[in-house]
Amino acid sequence: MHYVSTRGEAPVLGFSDAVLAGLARDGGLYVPREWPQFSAAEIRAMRGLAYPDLAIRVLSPFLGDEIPAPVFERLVREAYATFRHEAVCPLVQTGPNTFILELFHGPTLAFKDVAMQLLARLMDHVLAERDQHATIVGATSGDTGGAAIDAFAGRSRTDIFILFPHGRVSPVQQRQMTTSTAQNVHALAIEGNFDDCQGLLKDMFNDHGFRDRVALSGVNSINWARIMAQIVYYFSSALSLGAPDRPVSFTVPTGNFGDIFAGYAAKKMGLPIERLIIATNDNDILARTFATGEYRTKGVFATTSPSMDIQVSSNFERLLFEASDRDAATVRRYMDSLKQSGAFTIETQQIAAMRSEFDAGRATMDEVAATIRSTLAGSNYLLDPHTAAAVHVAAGKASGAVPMVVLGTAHPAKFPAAVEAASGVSPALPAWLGGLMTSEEKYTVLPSDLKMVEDYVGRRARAAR
Ligand SMILES: Cc1ncc(COP(=O)(O)O)c(C=O)c1O
Ligand SMILES: N[C@@H](CCOP(=O)(O)O)C(=O)O
Repeated sequence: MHYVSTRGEAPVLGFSDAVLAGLARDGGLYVPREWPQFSAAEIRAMRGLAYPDLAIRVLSPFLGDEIPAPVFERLVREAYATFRHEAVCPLVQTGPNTFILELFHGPTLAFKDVAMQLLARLMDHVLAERDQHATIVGATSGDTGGAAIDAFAGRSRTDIFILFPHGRVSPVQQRQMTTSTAQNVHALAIEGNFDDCQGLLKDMFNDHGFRDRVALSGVNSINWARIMAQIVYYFSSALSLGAPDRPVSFTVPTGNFGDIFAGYAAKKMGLPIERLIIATNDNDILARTFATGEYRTKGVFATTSPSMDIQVSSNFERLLFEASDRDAATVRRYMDSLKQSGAFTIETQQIAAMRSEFDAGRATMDEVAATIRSTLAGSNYLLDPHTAAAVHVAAGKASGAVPMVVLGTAHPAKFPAAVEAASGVSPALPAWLGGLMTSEEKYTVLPSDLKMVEDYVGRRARAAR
């Protein structure tokens, strides 16, 4: 399997190089040159597989022959052994034909663990094979950072630097990033919002001198392996609801568009998905884009679902590439316009193609709170605010006949203040995370300044030449 950049001007890479590259050297994102295909019979034969076995079956075609099958199988089994639910990603029924896919049973209580636990093991394996070291820089609005730190802490071949928006993540999220005692972990509180953090990250990748000097790698969803690993739970949930003989729809709380793009990939691979519904919070750029055809950034609002407080939605670029029939010149034109004027208008045929697969809606903070309350009262189920945004949007889009699966992306205990304010119930952290809120924190506050952040990373990265 080979990987091509959405901007068409970076080298075509094999799987291992794509995993280490993160962002492509032309600023684009890697995608597989073609989508692996499963027939209905092959999908039917996946029924009843345990989650790790399903992951091996679904993901193997993406690897080509670069990682020996027994090694990959071991890495997958180790990754999902860190989850505290036997099913790894269980499906819970909350209404006659509505379900929550619980993706928060990993070490940091958010869906990011599903991909990050596998990615860390894959990277470690590739680096060990090549006897190399890497510097990982990641940007987070709260959950990716904690998941990455958990997955990479103590690994000898990587140093990890996580940029989070100072004062804009929940206390639990912050402590998951700032209480690690591992020598290779560095938490940086950036004076700005998530888009500033992600902008700095992309600027570091596009500064080729710096990138090569520190052997820069990325673990955000710009890294293809993140999206790849997330494809599996679309298969696991659809299979348990009757796929491939029965279609399923998904509603996905969306920020950087990675999670829902994994659903799109699952559909391209043959999974019968009826609708993919994008749910945003008040930062509704994607909902507005689907309504108007124009992608236009405006300021980021701080909400009760902080991980979705995003305006520049990285993985949307992957969808633009697909919707333009993989025309990299069109993607480059859109991205240039975004850089210059903060907006671009999607061609009529392309937005029509997107609308044929996706739908979009938004939930205000009041709607999120009301949904947390009503779901607790009606289904005795306590939602986190991100999942609640999606439950609200799904309620307006469900068709009745087709099962609707909402992706449950975080445990409510990560956002106790918002959940308690909405419902009166204060969700407790699981006992195994009990020491988190009293452990000592260690982090550095930096301005949103490329040179200062590069200096900080460059001085501490062991891979720096
Ligand atoms: C809890 C939670 N829900 C939803 C999202 C949105 O996911 P994505 O960025 O893949 O669209 C995020 C972060 O991105 C998150 O942390
Ligand atoms: N919501 C995310 C934002 C970054 O996500 P990624 O999926 O692009 O890595 C977070 O929690 O950090």
